[in-house]
Amino acid sequence: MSLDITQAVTLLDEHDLLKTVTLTDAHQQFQHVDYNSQTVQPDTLFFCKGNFKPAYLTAAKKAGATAYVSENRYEEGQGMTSILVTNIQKAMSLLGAAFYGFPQNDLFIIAFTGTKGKTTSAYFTYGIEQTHTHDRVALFSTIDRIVGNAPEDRFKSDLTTPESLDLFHDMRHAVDNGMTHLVMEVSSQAYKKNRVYGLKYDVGIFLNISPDHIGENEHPTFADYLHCKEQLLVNAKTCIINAETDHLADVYYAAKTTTQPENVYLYAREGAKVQLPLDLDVTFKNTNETLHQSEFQVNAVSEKAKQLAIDGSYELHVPGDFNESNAASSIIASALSGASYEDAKTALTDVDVPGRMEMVTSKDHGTIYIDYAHNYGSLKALLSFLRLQTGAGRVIVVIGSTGNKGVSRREGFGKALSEEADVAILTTDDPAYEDPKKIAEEIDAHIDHQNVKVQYVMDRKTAIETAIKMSTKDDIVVLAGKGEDAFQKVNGVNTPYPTDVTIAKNAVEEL
Ligand SMILES: CC(=O)N[C@H]1[C@@H](OP(=O)(O)OP(=O)(O)OC[C@H]2O[C@@H](n3ccc(=O)[nH]c3=O)[C@H](O)[C@@H]2O)O[C@H](CO)[C@@H](O)[C@@H]1O[C@H](C)C(=O)N[C@@H](C)C(=O)N[C@H](CCC(=O)O)C(=O)O
Ligand SMILES: Nc1ncnc2c1ncn2[C@@H]1O[C@H](COP(=O)(O)OP(=O)(O)OP(=O)(O)O)[C@@H](O)[C@H]1O
Repeated sequence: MSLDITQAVTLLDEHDLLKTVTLTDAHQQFQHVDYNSQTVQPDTLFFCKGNFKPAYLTAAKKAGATAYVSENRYEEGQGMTSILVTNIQKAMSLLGAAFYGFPQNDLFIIAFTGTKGKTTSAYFTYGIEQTHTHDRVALFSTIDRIVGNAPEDRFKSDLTTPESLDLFHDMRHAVDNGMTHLVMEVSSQAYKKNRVYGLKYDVGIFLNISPDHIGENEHPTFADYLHCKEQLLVNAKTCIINAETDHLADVYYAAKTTTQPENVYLYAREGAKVQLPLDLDVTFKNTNETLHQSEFQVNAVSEKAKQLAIDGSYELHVPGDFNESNAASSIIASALSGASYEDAKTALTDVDVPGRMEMVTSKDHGTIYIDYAHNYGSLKALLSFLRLQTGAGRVIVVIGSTGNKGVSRREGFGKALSEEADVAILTTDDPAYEDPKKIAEEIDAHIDHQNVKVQYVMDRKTAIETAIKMSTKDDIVVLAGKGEDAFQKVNGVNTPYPTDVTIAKNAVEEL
């Protein structure tokens, strides 16, 4: 891969991003692009972005960077080509795509956004596309990034949506590995930080929106959060929208700014209340639901949806009524890429999602669910589903809340627990620089003690063991918030943690 200076400058100019260029060599050719001085190699085009310190440029130059792109000129860049731009994040995304040879042009891209369900729907779709494409599909998710079928092509993600240079690097890798399709999650931060600037999707899916990720380092307001999420639809050739979402009018009109209505698909549960007088394209309804699986029926209503040939019954072994909605979006999205009803039906029956509705059973105690629910909306959806299924038993929840971020979640947890739980065991979940006991007290302040018995067990492993031991056969034990997370973030350090699933399995064995 390479990029020459003329191509770089022309591209930036075409996008109105260029301020000035000071060249050291009119025929400069870059063999690498990088935004981290610690990994710079000779002939690198270096990007100065974010909380940048001039010393990083000194280090980059020393390591062999020959040019830098920045919003500001730096003395430390003397002797290097400088490309000054109006927006460094946009410039980096454009030049990243160019450096890696626009790999997006060789991929059918299905992209999900939403407050809840992105990872789950992405895994469902990935499963369907594996069947449809015979394993020529990549996945960029919060959990894993998969760029091929060899073990080394599968790694843990750092961000839901990678930084632009990493994104295009991994896309290139996927294309070179023979991948033809990509399923990806797009976070609102990715738009806020222009990590996906210039990227178009073949299919963009909007799942839902509720207040989240609003705070100092994320979005200043809900309006900003919604605006960023809507950009996915603005950049999609075909849009799929969950018609049950809040703010449907805003979302639908955002899609229509760049997409004709005939390329917008609306889906909802049969009989659901839809906020706008819009015709639905696809409906779904549950036909049989248990704690372990659900069966549901999908019906194409509009003429264009009928062309997709997705009508029929489906089975999911990832329980939760919200997962039927997630699956409906995946079925429509993959059908638009050419997948058949059989592809979707077969894949959905087998698919599972790490840390989402994972189940551990015990002989004489309650069934244990490990789930990543970590805000009011997801905890409420999870607990109300389980509550409906429990019958006589209790809902016992082990939960903490993260430190130094998502502070409003604490009130939400208190509310959801009051509405749906019988016992809450408050514990530790990524406390960062805060005292986990104080966080637990904040959750507790919003719990209705008439409805919920509360215990504090700050060691998460002991909390899980306590919950399992106290449960009887009819009870359900919910380990919320961490999914398959193998770390506790404490005082800036990722402290290894055996995972909720492992602790639960060991606890059951020792009963
Ligand atoms: C607020 C925010 O979005 N920050 C992201 C951003 O940070 P930044 O650009 O300020 O970079 P920085 O790490 O402060 O460092 C500044 C620059 O100096 C460079 N550097 C640094 C040290 C050095 O020795 N040499 C050097 O060159 C760094 O490589 C960087 O380019 O770019 C970094 C990658 O380049 C990200 O890791 C970082 O994400 C932070 C840590 C993060 O976790 N963000 C969360 C909020 C996020 O984006 N989450 C969403 C999911 C949530 C959602 O659903 O919305 C996600 O997509 O994951
Ligand atoms: N459609 C949905 N509506 C409400 N809650 C959901 C939905 N789908 C999943 N959930 C709940 O939210 C949790 C997180 O789901 P998932 O990881 O798929 O969402 P996400 O959008 O990727 O979340 P995040 O942005 O927090 O990583 C699940 O464990 C489940 O409890």
